[in-house]
Formats: sequence, structure tokens, C-alpha cells
Amino acid sequence: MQLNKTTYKEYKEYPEKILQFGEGNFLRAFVDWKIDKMNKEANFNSGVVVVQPIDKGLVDMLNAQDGLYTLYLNGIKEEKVVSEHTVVNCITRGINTYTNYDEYLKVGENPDLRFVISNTTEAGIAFDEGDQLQDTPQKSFPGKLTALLYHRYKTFDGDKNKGLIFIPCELIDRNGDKLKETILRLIELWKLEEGFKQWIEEANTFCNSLVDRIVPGYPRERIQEIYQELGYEDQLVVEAEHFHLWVIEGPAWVQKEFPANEIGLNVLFVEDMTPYRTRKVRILNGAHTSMVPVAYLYGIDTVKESVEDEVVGRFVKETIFQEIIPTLDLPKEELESFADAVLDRFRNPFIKHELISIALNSMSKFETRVLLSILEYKARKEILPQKLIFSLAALIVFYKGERDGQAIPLADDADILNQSRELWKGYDGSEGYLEHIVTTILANEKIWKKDLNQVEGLTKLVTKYAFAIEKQGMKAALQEVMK
Ligand SMILES: NC(=O)c1ccc[n+]([C@@H]2O[C@H](COP(=O)([O-])OP(=O)(O)OC[C@H]3O[C@@H](n4cnc5c(N)ncnc54)[C@H](O)[C@@H]3O)[C@@H](O)[C@H]2O)c1
Ligand SMILES: O=P(O)(O)OC[C@@H](O)[C@@H](O)[C@H](O)[C@H](O)CO
Repeated sequence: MQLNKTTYKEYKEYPEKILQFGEGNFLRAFVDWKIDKMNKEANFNSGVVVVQPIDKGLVDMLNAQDGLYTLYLNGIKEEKVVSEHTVVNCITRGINTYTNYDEYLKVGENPDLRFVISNTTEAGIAFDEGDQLQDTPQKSFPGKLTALLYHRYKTFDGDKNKGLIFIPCELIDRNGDKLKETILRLIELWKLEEGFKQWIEEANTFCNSLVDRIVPGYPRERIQEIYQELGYEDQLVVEAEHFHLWVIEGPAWVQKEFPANEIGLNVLFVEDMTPYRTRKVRILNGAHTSMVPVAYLYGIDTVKESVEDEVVGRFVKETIFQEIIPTLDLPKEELESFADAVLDRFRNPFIKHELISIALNSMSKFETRVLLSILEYKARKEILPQKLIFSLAALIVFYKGERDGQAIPLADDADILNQSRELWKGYDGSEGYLEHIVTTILANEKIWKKDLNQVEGLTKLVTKYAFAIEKQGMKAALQEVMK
């Protein structure tokens, strides 16, 4: 039996008030789960129309299940082991803009539409000068969105009451400001009228937000067991931890329209989200990203095994406490208690978080989540943080794409992968050639936004560690640095 509105007896249809860009695991396990709860417990009465932002995706699957899917929340909750599951029922339909652009544009004509939510990965909120208003669809997410907003503006004759509230969830700094700025650039590029620009500025509200929940996604290995337990089949099961936090920076009245607090959901409406973002990205995501190449080359596959391994676990802990926390400005106690909680979340016995899934786009993630800790540590202490540099060296070796003779399924920007592949092809086993690899990668300003060879001592130390990993293997090299 397949999950759909016929087989799910409690199925309810809500009026579409939310437009969501992205149909990925995170949005379904976090935002849509919260909306579903607000519908059920706070009479929010809001349906979500989901847009697939790129040509490949899950909306066909979502439509085949009438927008329904099962969310498993697993882990320790209030000191007890809890595994619970629920059917999320707030998605009304999914739209593929590549095959149904007219249906997409028509969403802008809906007078009840109120919120726009997105998570299009860190790459999604980007200005693409190739986008045109006439494209069906525009390539970028902001391009598609601007076309829909212009259609809405025209449909309602610039009515200021038809503006929307935007809450992007992309893990980039000040995501709402960035989205608005990109829309304004597209208005310039497309030479759209001043009145539309004013409508964007005056009738619409762009919030910045920070999200936090570990969502490993589809539980491939346990899926048959899960189907047995559920008594139906669901191609979109998603698994997450219990913990969840959404920090939203925006005008106070937004809170009144979004009744999360009324039902005790962990949503903080704040005046400045920056400290929350810095703490989360640098500690949690920074720990994830810096552990991946080290633990993976060590022979480990998951986050839990990494933090529980004697050597790798110590490496992760010391990296956070000795090299990341000293670069942050919040009170030390607060940072340490956040870090302890993060390590507990990493140990969640019910979550199998694959390192290889976190490894996606590791080079750019290292730049946004780890590099600042390195530079800040150097600025404050006048020495380089050894473990973070070891991780950078491991990352360069990781991009060689081989573990114990097996290919590593690397996933990153094609140019970045090509550069590493070409460089490693010429490796002759010498430290001199390795220095050439390191120097070339550190000079790639597309990744690092600067030439990292300019950081005093960095190239030498990275080369030393990379050579040790290459010559002695990860286990011996890590033990050496952990002495
Ligand atoms: N999984 C987690 O634990 C978690 C937790 C917090 C935040 N996040 C953030 O959420 C993002 C998505 O994670 P996920 O687990 O849902 O991944 P996913 O692969 O399930 O979904 C990715 C989504 O992004 C869209 N997308 C990908 N590249 C795009 C592009 N260039 N332009 C526009 N859209 C694009 C896809 O269409 C899809 O909807 C991550 O980048 C991460 O920053 C994830
Ligand atoms: O989702 P990514 O690929 O951007 O990053 C991998 C993890 O660090 C991330 O998903 C964390 O689990 C998440 O950010 C926790 O809130």
C-alpha cells in the first residue's frame, strides 16, 4: 500500500499561503513539519506549494503521494530514548518549473499567498546575469522568484497589501538581505519599472534566518523495516533528530502571523541573528566539515563512529574546544555548553549520518565554515591552529579521490574536482610535488576568495601534514599530530 490521500485517512487540504522553493530533506523535516504542527495545533490553516528549483528533483514523487510523507524523529528527548514518526500533511502540490512554468507563474496570482520559504543550498541565492524575464524558467532561484513577483505585482496592480514575507533558510550569512539584494539586481538587469522596485522595497519583508536540525534524510538501509512498521510504502520517508532551532530576524509583527511560539516550537524571533549563526556554523558545521576528510581517510564512515573513536573523537573535541571556541566572541561558558550539546547530538545512536553526505561541496564549505576559525586563531594567537590545518591538509588529500584503493564518490563543483584530479595525476610521491599541489589549491581564489599562500606559514604546514598523510597513512599521521 502506497501513502497518498486515499490511504491516509486523516488527510486534510489547506489553502495555499506558503510558496516553498526546495523539496529537499531538510525543508521537509524542519519547516514543513513545523507548518504541519501549526496547522494541527494552532489553526495556522496554511498549505505549502512546493517548487523544485532545479530540473532534477522530487516533485513527481511528492505529487504521486499527494504531498504526504513520513517523518521519523529519533534520539534522546528529555533524557529518554524516543523514536516517533508522523505523517506530514501540509504540502498541497509540487511544481516543476521546467515542465509546468505557467502553473508556477499562476501561484503569484493567489491573493492568499503570504510567505515564501526556501532552502536551495548555499549555491542557490546567486545572481545569474544570463537569466531573462522571458525565460521559462530562469536558471537561478532568484531569477524564477523575481519573475513570479513581477507577475504578482502586475496582477494586483502594485497593491501594497499583496506583498509577501520571505524567510530563507539557506546557510549563508544574512540570507534574507542577500535574497532581496539579488532580486533588486535582477530588476536592474531586466530594466523593470521603478514602481516594481518600490513595491519590492515597501510591500515585502525579507527576514534573515538560521536553521538547525540534523537531517540525514532517507533511511535507505532501514527502509524495508520501516515499511513493515508503517504498514505502507513511502518513497519520501525522512529521518531527523529531535533537536530543532529556527532563529528569525525580522520585524516583531511577523511573529504574530507565524504562530510557532504559541505551540512551543523552538523558534526565536530576534533583533540580530548573527551570534546564533556564527556559533552554529563555526562550531557544529565547522566540526562536521573539518572532521569529514580526517575521519573518512581514517576508515570511518559516520559522524557517530567518528566522535566515538578514541583518536578521531579526541581530534574532533580538541578542534572544537581548543581551536574553534577561542576564535568566537560569545561568553566561553555559553560556547562550551553549546559544543557539549553538539557532541551529544553527534553521538545520537539512532542517526546514521554518513560523512560522505556531509562531504558534498567540501571545499566551499571549508571556506565558509572553517577558514574563518583558522584566520581568526592566527590573528589572535599569532600561530596556526594545528588541528584545523591538519584537516585542511586532509581535505586536499581527500580530493585525490581514493581511500584504500577505492574511489571516493566526491561531489563538488566540476572546476574544483578537475583541478584536483589534474594535479594529483602528476604526483610522483615527492614532497616537492605535493607542495606544488598544495600551493596551487591554496591559490584558487574561486574557493577561498583570496590566495591562502599569503598566510604566513600555511603552505609549509599544510604540505608537511599532507605529505605525512600520504606517506604514513591517516592513522599514523593523525596519531603524530595528536601527541
Ligand atoms: N540535512 C541537514 O542536516 C541540514 C540541516 C540544516 C541545514 N541544511 C541545509 O539545507 C541545505 C539542503 O539540505 P538537504 O538535506 O535538504 O539537501 P537535499 O539534497 O535533500 O536538497 C537540496 C535542495 O536544494 C536544491 N538545490 C540544489 N542545488 C541548487 C541550486 N544550485 N539552485 C537552487 N536550488 C538548488 C534542490 O533542488 C533541493 O531542493 C543544505 O545545503 C544545508 O545548507 C541541511
Ligand atoms: O547540509 P550541508 O551539506 O550544508 O552540511 C552538512 C551538515 O553540516 C549539516 O547538514 C548539519 O547537519 C546541519 O546544518 C545541522 O543543523
